[in-house]
Order: sequence, then structure tokens, then C-alpha cells
Amino acid sequence: MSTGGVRAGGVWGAVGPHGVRLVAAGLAGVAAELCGLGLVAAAAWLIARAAQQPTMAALGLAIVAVRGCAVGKGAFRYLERLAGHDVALRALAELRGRVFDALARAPRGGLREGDALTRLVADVDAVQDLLLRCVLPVAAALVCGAAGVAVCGAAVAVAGGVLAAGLVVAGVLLPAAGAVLSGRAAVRVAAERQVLAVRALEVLEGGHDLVVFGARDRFADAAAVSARRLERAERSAAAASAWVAGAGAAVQGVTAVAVAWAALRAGADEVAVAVAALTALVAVEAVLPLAAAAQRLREVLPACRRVAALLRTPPRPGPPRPVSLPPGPLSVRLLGVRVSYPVSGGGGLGEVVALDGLDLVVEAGRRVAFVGAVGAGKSTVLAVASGEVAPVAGVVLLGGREASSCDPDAVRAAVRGLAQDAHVFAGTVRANLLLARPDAGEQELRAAARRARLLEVVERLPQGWDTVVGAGGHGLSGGQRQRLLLARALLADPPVLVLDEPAEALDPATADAITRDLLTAAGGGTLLLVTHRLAALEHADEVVVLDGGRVVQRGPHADLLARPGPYRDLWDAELLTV
Ligand SMILES: Nc1ncnc2c1ncn2[C@@H]1O[C@H](COP(=O)(O)OP(=O)(O)OP(=O)(O)O)[C@@H](O)[C@H]1O
Repeated sequence: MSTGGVRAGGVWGAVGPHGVRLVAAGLAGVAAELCGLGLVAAAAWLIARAAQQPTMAALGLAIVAVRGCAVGKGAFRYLERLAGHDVALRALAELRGRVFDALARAPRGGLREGDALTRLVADVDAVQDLLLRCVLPVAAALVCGAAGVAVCGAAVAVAGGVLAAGLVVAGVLLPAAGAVLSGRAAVRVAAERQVLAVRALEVLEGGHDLVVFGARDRFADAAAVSARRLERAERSAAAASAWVAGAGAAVQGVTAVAVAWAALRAGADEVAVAVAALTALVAVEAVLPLAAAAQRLREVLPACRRVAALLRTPPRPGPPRPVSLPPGPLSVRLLGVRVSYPVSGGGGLGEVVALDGLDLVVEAGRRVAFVGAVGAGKSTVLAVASGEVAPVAGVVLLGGREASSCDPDAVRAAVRGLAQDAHVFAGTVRANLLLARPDAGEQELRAAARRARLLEVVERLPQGWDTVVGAGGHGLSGGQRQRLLLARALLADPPVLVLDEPAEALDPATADAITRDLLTAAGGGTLLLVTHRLAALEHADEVVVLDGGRVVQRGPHADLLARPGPYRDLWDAELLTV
């Protein structure tokens, strides 16, 4: 699986590398159908001919053909299933890799949101049906239909023509009618399923709030209504499929009778009539799955189009010849940086200016704290430094190199830490930490945990480091979760460590102790720390006060406190809340 740019070919691009296997599966399917056809044709000939009491020698070849076709049908069907599923699973694995790459490139929100992501998983799985239930049956039906017409035609010429007409009805008209009939039902099912998924997610994820605000029953009723509507849509889809299947069986019977009748009228002997009629029965049976394939195709094609659209997500723009970053702690310079976010509302699109021509210099190895009111732009400073958000104007320099001329992955690796929306993965505590640095040793793990005050939490967990946390695992309190995320950020130990509210959800005493540790620890790289708690900032090399996306004050904690201004106002406000 690649992690880089877009690979061409959409959904078929994932199947292409396994083309030989797909062809092998198709050939095995065709061989199985031909064996089925040969079996019935030979058996029909054998029974009808045996009734004429010829010598055993005259029947010998047909007996061998019946046995050979019977064995061959089972063997080739087995090979088709084996090769077909093998190619489908390989193609799915390849496609999932490409989809994950594309998701990593996709902008935040949108496709990464819950319902869209759930749908995407189903869309990717639908590609399996494209191969197994659409492509392979079509190949087998085409060859078997043509062979049936040839056998029938050889037995009685006119019977071949009648069979061809029956095949057109069963293999073209019926699937087309079925696709139209079931298409509308499939669209309704997809829409209702999406509504139900959204409602179910709301009830599941917002369950606690719904109970607190007394809205649980209302939301649960709405979800139940959606479930009933989905059930009705699924019933009408199933009814359409049942009608098509019934019509297929009728066409099969009518074709076999018509072939026998045409053969009799043409003056064929009873052996030829039996062979033609039974061959027609099998040939039509081979094309009947096309009706189901057409219906499934109507559901699968939109899914494939959605996956293909995601695969076309362009890579994040990067320079053609990236400049490399110097080793060790890096300085961070933001010169005239302006960042705005698009927002919709009031019937149109607008923008929020988060950073407004910000100038900031943080020398390598310095520990700088960013403070300010809610929405002042603190998190955006970190996002710009780590390359998560691109400024619309201004320049970002890391270690003296323009960040935009460096490889975006290298920038993300050099400037990282703890974001506000950091995630605890379903896995052990150890695995969650090692995500930041898979090669970290036990000592480094413990040191990071100690600094984040996580060690005491781990020691109290039932299985210690091996306790499973995250979705479906041991529930962590808000404070424990925050310590785990902070320990992971500290273990990463990048050249520029960015920490956004690392002591959030902790009690004030622990929050201040952790902040003090972070600011006084020996060694380490440059530290950019966003915090609302000012008590420990006397240990920061510098404090930067932001307001409205601009720097309104900066300097050591003591200097800022010594004179009236925004910092002292924040300090006084903090004292009042203690
Ligand atoms: N993804 C976004 N889309 C739209 N507006 C955004 C987005 N992220 C931030 N903003 C806006 O940009 C401004 C600065 O946000 P930012 O998160 O940088 O502030 P902050 O100082 O970190 O706030 P807080 O202390 O609440 O975390 C705010 O007005 C915010 O509403």
C-alpha cells in the first residue's frame, strides 16, 4: 500500500494487477457452465438413444461424456469459486489501501465523518459483488448461451433460432426490466438506509445527552420510523426481485417447450428433440443470473462511482524538489501569516479570519506559551506551524527553511504533538503510546508516562500497560485520557513539540504541575504550548498573548504581570476563578 500520490485507474485500477486470476476464474466459470450444458445434452441423447435399444458400443462415448461432464462441472465450479473469491479479496485489499491513502489526503470533515465513512466501507465492499455477481456470471452466460444455441442448432437448425430468441428475452429483456423495476426500489432502500444510519448514530453517540435533555424517546421514535420505512422499501425491492425470478423460470419453461415444438414441426427424430429441449433448458438457466446481476449492478455502480470519486482526491500539494529540514530542535518563524476559514451561514459563504498578519519568532529550543481568549487564534498558530492549515498569506519558516518548500510529510513529522481532537485508539495503553514511536524502549515509555502523570494511572489499571482502552475497551476518565494523549505526544519527542491544552480535563493542581514539568524538563526540542492556565507560565521562556489573530503582548511571565495589559487581565480572571 502506498502512502503517496494518486494512483490511476479508479476501481478497475485495483483489479488490474489481478487480471490473470480474474480471467482464470472467468474461464473456470465458463468451463463449469459448458460442462453442465454438455452433461444435459449428452444425458438427453443417451436416454433417448437408449430407448431405441442400440448396442452398448453405440452408447459408450455418450456414457463417458456424461461422467466426464458431471465430474468436470463440479471441479470447474469449485475452481471458479476459489479463483473468483481469491481475486475479489485481493482486489478489495488493494482497493482498501488506495481508499485509505485517499482518505488521508481528503480534507478534514466531509468524508471522514461517521455516516459517510460507514457508507464508504459498504461502497468498497460492494466492489466484491461487481466481480463475483456481475462480471463472472456475464462471462459464463455469454459463452454458455452461445454454446447452447450451437448445440441446439446442430441438433435441429430451427431450434437454435428459437433458443436464441428465448435467450434474448431471458438474458437481455428480463434483466433490463428487472433493473428498471428494482432500480427505483434500490434508490429508496439506499436513501432510507442512509437516514437510518444517521439517526442510529445520533441515538448511539448522543445517547447520554438525549437522556439528560429528555429527548431520547423522540429520537428513538424517529429512528424506529426510519427502520419501518427501510423495511417497506426493502420489501418492495424483494418483491421486484421475486417477480423477475418468477418470470425467468417461466421464460425458461416456455423456451424449452417452444424449442421442442419447433424441432418436432421441423420433422426431427425424438433423440434430436430431446437433446434440443433439454439443452435449451440448461442454456436459459445459465443466463437467468443476469437478471440478478443487472439489479445488483444498479446498486454497485453508484458505489463504485463514489469510491472512484474519492480515489481522484488530489494529493496535498507539495514542492517538486523538497528542501530538507535541518536536524535537531527547529526555530519557528511566522511572518505576516494570515489564515481564514470559510464559513457558511446567512444564505451565503463568508470567512472567519483566524490569524491576521501574525508575526512571530520562536528560536530553536525555546519554550513558548500561547494564551488568549476563546477564539483568539492559538490553535491556529499550532496548525499553521505543523502544516495542518495553509496560510492564505505570509510565510512560515522552520529551521530557516520555508515550510512550503519542504516535503509536507517531513513538516508533519517535525512539528507534532497533542491536538485538541486527538484520538485514543481501540488497543492497549502500550500500543496507544507506541503509535508515536514504535521503536521506543520500556524506559522511554515509562519516562514519557511519568512526565504526563500517566504512570500512576497505568499501575492502577487491571492489566497495566496491556489494558485495552478506547472504543470497546476499558473506559478512561477525561483526565486519564488526556494524560495518555500527552504521554504519547511526549514519547514522539519531535524537533518542535506542539501541545494544545495538554492539561485540559485535569484538576487545577495536576494541570499546573504537569505544565510546570513540561516547561522545566531538561533537553528536548522547541515547545509551543497553548494553555488557559497561567499559574505555571513563570517557567516558560516567553508568553505570547493573542487577540483577534494578532500578537498583543509577549515577554516573560513576570514582565507581563508587572504592567497592566491583557495578560494581567487574564491572570486576574484566573485568580478569581480559583
Ligand atoms: N475549522 C474551522 N472552520 C471555521 N472557523 C474556524 C475553524 N477553526 C477555527 N475557526 C475560527 O477561527 C478562530 C480562531 O480559532 P482557534 O481555534 O485558533 O482559536 P483558539 O484561540 O485556539 O480558541 P480556543 O481557546 O477556544 O481553542 C475562531 O474564531 C474560530 O471560530
